[in-house]
Amino acid sequence: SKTYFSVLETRTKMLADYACNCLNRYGVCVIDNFLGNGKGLEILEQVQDMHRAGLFTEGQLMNSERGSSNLKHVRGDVLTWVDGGEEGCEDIGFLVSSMDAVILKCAGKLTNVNVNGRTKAMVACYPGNGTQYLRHVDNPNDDGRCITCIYYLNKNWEAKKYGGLLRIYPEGQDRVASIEPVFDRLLFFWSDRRNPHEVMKAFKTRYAITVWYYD
Ligand SMILES: O=C(O)CNC(=O)c1n[nH]c2ccccc2c1=O
Ligand SMILES: [Fe+2]
Repeated sequence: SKTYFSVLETRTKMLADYACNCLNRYGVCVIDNFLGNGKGLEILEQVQDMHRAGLFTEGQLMNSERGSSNLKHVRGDVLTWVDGGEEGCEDIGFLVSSMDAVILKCAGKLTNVNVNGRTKAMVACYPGNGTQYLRHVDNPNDDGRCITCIYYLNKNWEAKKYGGLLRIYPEGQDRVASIEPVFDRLLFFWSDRRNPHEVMKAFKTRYAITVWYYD
C-alpha cells in the first residue's frame, strides 16, 4: 500500500542520513535491525541451504605454524558470489536491493565519494574451526572500491564464546572498533587504507554477506 512504501522511503532516508554522518565523521557505521527478524531469517535460511548444497568454494588452506611438520589442514573462510537473481537467492537479492536503496540516498552527501556501481554479493562463511582473516585493507591500491558493506546473519552470537569479532583499526586514531557479527546487523566502512581490519578467530559457523561499492 502507499503507506507501506512511504514509511519504507522515510526509514531508508533516515538510515542514509545516519550512515553519511557516521561515515564522514568516523569512517565506520553500524545499523542494527536492518531488515527485521522475519526477512533476516529468510536470508539466513537461503545461505544455509547454499552451504549445505556445497555451493561454497574450498576455503584457503591455512597451514599450521610456518615450517612445522604437522601440516594441519585447517580450511579457511569459504565463499560464493551471488547477484541475487539466481534460483533460491531471492532474499539475498532483497538484501542487496535494500543496501542499494540506502547508498542511493547518500548521493551527494558522502565526502569525496560518488558511488556509481557495486560488486555482486560475496556470501562468506567462517567454518568455526578457529579460522580468522588476518589484518588487511580491502582496497589498498585504488581498485575503485570505496565502501565495504557487510550484513551479518549470526543468531545469538556470543563473542566471548565464539570469537569472530571484526576489529577495525582506523588510521591515525588510537581507537579500535570491535564489532560483533550479530544477526541483522549492517555495517559500512571506507574500503581503503583508512580502515585496516581483521576477523578474529571464529569458533562457531559465522556467516556474512558483503558488497563493495565503487566510485
Ligand atoms: O566478515 C567480516 O566481519 C570482515 N570480513 C572481511 O574483512 C573480509 N575482507 N575481505 C575478504 C576477501 C575475501 C574473502 C573474505 C573476506 C572477508 O571476510
Ligand atoms: Fe576485509
